[in-house]
Amino acid sequence: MKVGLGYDVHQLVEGRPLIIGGVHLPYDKGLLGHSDADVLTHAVMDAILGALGKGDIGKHFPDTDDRYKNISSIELLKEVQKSLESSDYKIGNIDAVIVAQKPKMAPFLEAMVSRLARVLKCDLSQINIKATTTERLGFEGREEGISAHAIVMIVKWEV
Ligand SMILES: Nc1ccn([C@@H]2O[C@H](COP(=O)(O)O)[C@@H](O)[C@H]2O)c(=O)n1
Ligand SMILES: C[C@@]1(CO)OP(=O)(O)OP(=O)(O)OC[C@H]1O
Repeated sequence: MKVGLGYDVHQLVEGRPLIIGGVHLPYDKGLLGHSDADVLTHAVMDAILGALGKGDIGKHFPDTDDRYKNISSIELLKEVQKSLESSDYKIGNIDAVIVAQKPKMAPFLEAMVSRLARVLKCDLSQINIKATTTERLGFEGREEGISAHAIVMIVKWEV
């Protein structure tokens, strides 16, 4: 069994769609990045790559590469899933938290779990996603950005 930790931050700006956990949230601002800036999916990918000892998403999908411009992070997660499949490991469980003052994430958390579980070929019960505000403190509290933390346990396939 191995564990990995992921953390990511993106700035909230006008004129961008808000995509979190592969789900499009109706909101008047979105996250800025080279890709679709899906902060939760990035944290989950970094956690899986960390558990595999394979660095981070910046190493695998550099933001200087035009192939990743505005790409759906779900497509990047599919690549990370292939790395996991080529190792002796599979997802044990994932726990994650989205840190955002707004918008309300609760109505969308189940859809995020479904989206990630489908790509990671695991059961819904293996993924837990939560959300918190920071009681208006810090950059998330000032609604300047959204962050996400994820932790993953991967387990060896039994033969
Ligand atoms: N962007 C967010 C933040 C929080 N929630 C949900 O609200 C509950 C209370 O949050 P606190 O920060 O006041 O603890 C929490 O349990 C979250 O489920 C949310 O939906 N969206
Ligand atoms: C995903 C990548 C690649 O498109 O770009 P961003 O969307 O800017 O995301 P970030 O979390 O800064 O790091 C990884 C990048 O290489």
